[in-house]
Amino acid sequence: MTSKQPILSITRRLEFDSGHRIPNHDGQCKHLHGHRYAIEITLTGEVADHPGKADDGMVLDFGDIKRLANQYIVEPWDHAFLVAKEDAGLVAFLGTLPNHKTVIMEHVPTVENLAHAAFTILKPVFSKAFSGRLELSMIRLYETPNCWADVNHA
Ligand SMILES: Nc1nc2c(c(=O)[nH]1)N=C([C@H](O)[C@H](O)COP(=O)(O)OP(=O)(O)OP(=O)(O)O)CN2
Ligand SMILES: [Zn+2]
Repeated sequence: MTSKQPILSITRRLEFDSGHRIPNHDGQCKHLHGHRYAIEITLTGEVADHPGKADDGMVLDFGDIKRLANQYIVEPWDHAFLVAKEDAGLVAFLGTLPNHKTVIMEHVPTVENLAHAAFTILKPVFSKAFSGRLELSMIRLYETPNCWADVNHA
């Protein structure tokens, strides 16, 4: 690619609350509990050179990152219980609760697997919405202030 504009990365952070458990954990995490998760979404692209336009000087308006992340991750996962499909007894129990917000995950909801799921969901969203002129380069997901996982663009 030939460009006079710098390529750089920007990050938007959003937070949400979810319940989960790690069913085979050998400690406290096998119990039903919750976290205030924080997701940091990093996009890499060319800084727009559009004098007089709203996006001049931006890789992408932070508001656009927020809108799409809210639609695809925060709104579906906030105040939901994230349960692994293999956690069959709990899936069945949650199904008995009227109108309960449950998200059945392909894999055990460790922070690693949740970060990977978020990356898999968001990567095509940003790529399609912005015609490939920027890419999702990293998701960092905090499960607690002290524990997080990073997924990087390969
Ligand atoms: N590699 C992983 N290890 C653990 C995960 C995980 O997703 N990936 N998850 C948990 C628990 O669900 C919990 O989120 C972490 O508990 P804990 O280690 O107690 O973390 P804290 O930040 O609350 O610990 P403090 O000691 O209070 O700082 C466990 N392991
Ligand atoms: Zn936990």
